[in-house]
Amino acid sequence: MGNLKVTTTNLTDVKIIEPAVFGDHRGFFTESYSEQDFIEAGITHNFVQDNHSLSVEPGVIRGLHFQKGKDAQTKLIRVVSGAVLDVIVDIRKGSPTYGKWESYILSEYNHRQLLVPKGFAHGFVTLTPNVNFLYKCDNYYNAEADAGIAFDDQELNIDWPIDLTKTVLSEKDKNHPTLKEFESENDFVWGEI
Ligand SMILES: Cc1cn([C@H]2C[C@H](O)[C@@H](COP(=O)(O)OP(=O)(O)O[C@H]3O[C@H](C)C(=O)[C@H](O)[C@H]3O)O2)c(=O)[nH]c1=O
Repeated sequence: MGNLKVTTTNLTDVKIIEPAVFGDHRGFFTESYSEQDFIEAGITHNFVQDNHSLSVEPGVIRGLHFQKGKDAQTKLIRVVSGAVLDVIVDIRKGSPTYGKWESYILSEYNHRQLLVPKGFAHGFVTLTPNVNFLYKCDNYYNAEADAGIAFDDQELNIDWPIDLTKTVLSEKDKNHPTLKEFESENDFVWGEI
């Protein structure tokens, strides 16, 4: 009860959540999600889908993804094995931090969770082998609304802490447009600011 530490960030509505962790000689226990605690902390999203991905090698980049328009998703992210650098880009039209990115280390060790609001492009790079990446979404997957921008978009200039010639990528993630190209090809309203 009331075991959450919630920290705001430089990006509106992006929050870092740290639940209490009870360690003992066996290991640890933590309430990774409690609706009442999250509501008390002002996080009132109705999460409808849990996702889980495993990335077996360090240097895997998944991203930068988002769902368009009414299918935009808020995500509540945590890493239960290994460690990632999680990267989000504000693509909310009119946002004062439009086109700005921030990155956060999420790991099995810091038990940090990241709340990523609708209207952000999201991705991560694995820093260890065997990263189990779990996240809640407040909107269902819709393949038609699934979209992405290039992780190595020169204008975004994201500081990935790895040798980008050695990244492990899906075919899809090798071929995304830059944010500028995407904006010029699409006319849509991003998540609420
Ligand atoms: C996202 C998703 C995917 N799928 C299917 C579609 C493909 O057949 C397969 C792998 O999908 P994808 O390559 O898009 O998985 P990731 O590269 O991990 O994508 C995710 O990566 C970044 C980090 C995100 O934030 C998004 O949630 C999501 O785009 O799972 C589903 O059935 N449901 C889903 O919600």
